[in-house]
Amino acid sequence: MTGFVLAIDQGTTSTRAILFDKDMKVAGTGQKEFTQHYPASGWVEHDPEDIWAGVLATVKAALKVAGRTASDVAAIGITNQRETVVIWDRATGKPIHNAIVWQDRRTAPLCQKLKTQGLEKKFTRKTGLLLDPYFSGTKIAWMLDKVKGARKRAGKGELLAGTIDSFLIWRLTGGKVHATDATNASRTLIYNIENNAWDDELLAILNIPAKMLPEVKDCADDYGITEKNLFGAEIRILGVAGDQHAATIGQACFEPGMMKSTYGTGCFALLNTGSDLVRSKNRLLTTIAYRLNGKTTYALEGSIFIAGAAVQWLRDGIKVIGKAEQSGKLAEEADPTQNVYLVPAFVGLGAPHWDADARGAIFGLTRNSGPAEFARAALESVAYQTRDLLDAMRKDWKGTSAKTVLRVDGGMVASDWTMQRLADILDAPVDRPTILETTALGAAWLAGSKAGVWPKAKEFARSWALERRFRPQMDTSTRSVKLAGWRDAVRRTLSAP
Ligand SMILES: Nc1ncnc2c1ncn2[C@@H]1O[C@H](COP(=O)(O)OP(=O)(O)O)[C@@H](O)[C@H]1O
Ligand SMILES: O=P(O)(O)OC[C@H](O)CO
Repeated sequence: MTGFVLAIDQGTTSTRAILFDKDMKVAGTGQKEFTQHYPASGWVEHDPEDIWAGVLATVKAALKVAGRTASDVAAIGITNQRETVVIWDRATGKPIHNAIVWQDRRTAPLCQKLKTQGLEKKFTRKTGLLLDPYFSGTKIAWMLDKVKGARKRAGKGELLAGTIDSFLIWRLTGGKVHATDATNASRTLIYNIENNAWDDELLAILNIPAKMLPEVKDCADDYGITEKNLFGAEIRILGVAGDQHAATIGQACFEPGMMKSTYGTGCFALLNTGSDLVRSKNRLLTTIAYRLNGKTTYALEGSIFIAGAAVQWLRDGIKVIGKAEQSGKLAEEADPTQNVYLVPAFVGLGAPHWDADARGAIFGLTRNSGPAEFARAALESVAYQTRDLLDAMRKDWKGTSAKTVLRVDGGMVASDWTMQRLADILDAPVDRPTILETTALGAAWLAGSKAGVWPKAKEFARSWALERRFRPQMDTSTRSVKLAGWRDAVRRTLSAP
C-alpha cells in the first residue's frame, strides 16, 4: 500500500481534489470553478451535474499532476460545502432541481411561518440550529412543494435527498450507497444531535418522507467503493465531513477548548466542547464537530457570512485594490486618527445577530476618508465579527478560557496585517499553521487513518506545525475604544435595533 490519500473538497465556488502522499504532504492538486446561478433576488443555485463533472475532472487532474494512478490511492475522503442540498431520482441518478445553496434565502417565509407557530425552540432543542433559511431542511421542503409530483414520488421511495457529500457518494458508487456523515446531517435542521438520528417529529412538521434520507455514518467509516470505470481502478471512500468540520479535524482541534476559524468567503469558527452538548444562550449554533468510533464530539459554532467577501468588495465593488493581497498594505496606510467602521451586512448578519434584513453600512467618514480607511475598515470588520463570536462563546461555555488560542486557515489568513489585527482585537493569540489546506487534510486524515495508512489522532495532532503566532500588541484602552465604536456601528445597522 502506497499511503496516498485523495481528498475531494467540494466548496461553494470551486471543487478541488488534492492527493496527499504517505507523509501527508500534497502530491498533486486539481481545481475547477463552476457557475453560480442566481435565478431571483436572494436565491443561489448550483447545477449538480456541473459539480459532478468538476469532481471527475479534478480527481483526474490531481492524479495526473502527481504522476499517479487510481491504484496508488488507498482511500478517498470527501468534504463539502454544507447545507446545500440536492434531490435526485433513485433510478436514474438525475437531480429533479438544481441544488439549493446554503446562502439561498428563499425559505425565509417558511422559517418565519414556523417561528410564528412557536416552533423555533423545538427545532433548536433537537438540532442545535435556528429557524434560518441557511439550513437544508426547509430547502428540501421547498423542492418537494414546488417540483410537480415530487412529494408523492418521494413518499414512494423514488426520490433521494442529501447534502452534496451524499449526492457524490451515490454517483461515485454507481448508485449503491446512500449515506452521509453525522456532521453534514447536523446541518440539515431535521437531525437530532442528541440521539444521533433523523427526527420523525421535525420530518413530519416539514412533511419530508424519511425514506428519501441517507444513512448517517461516522466521519471515518465505510462509504462504499468508486465504480472502476470512473478513475481506472476502484477506490474505497472511507472519510466524510462537512468542510468546516474537516478543517477542525485538519487543525487537530481534538481537545475541548480548542478552536479554529476559517477565513474564506465567509468565516466559520468552531470551538470543540468535547462530549458536552452546549446549548447557546447567545445565538451560536450547537453542532457535531465530528463522530468517530460511534463517539460524538460537539462544537459551538459561529458563522459569519462576509469575511474575504469584504475584500472582494474592495476589489470588485468599490475598486480600491486590484488584487486581494493589496488590501493589507493599503490598510496599513490608513490614518490612525480616523475611526471608520464597515459593518458588512451585505446579505444580513449571521451569528450572533441572525438579522437577515440588516444591510451593510459604513460609519465615521470624514472629508479625509479614502481608500486606505475603507480597506482598514473592511479587514477590521472581520476581526470585530470574530471577537463577537468569541465573546458569545466565552459566555456560553465555561471551558473557554482567557487563554483560548485561535487556529486559523482559509485564503484570507495570507494577510499578515489582518492576522495581527485579529490578535489585537481578540486579545488572544492567533496561530497560523504551515499547512493551510486544512479542510482537505482533515478529510484525507479521516480516510487515511481509517485505511490504516495514516497515523491515529494523537500522532496526527503532533504533526500540526505552527508557521507563525500573532500575539496581541494593542493597548487595552485603544482596544476598548475601538470595540465600543464597532458595537455602536452594529447597533445602528441592525434592522430592529
Ligand atoms: N492576501 C489576502 N488578503 C486578504 N484577503 C485575501 C487574501 N488572499 C485571499 N483573500 C480572500 O480570501 C478569500 C478566498 O479564500 P478561500 O479560502 O479560497 O475561500 P472560499 O473557499 O470560500 O472560496 C477571498 O474572498 C479573497 O478575497
Ligand atoms: O464552501 P465554503 O468554504 O464557502 O464553506 C461553506 C460552508 O460550509 C457553509 O456552511
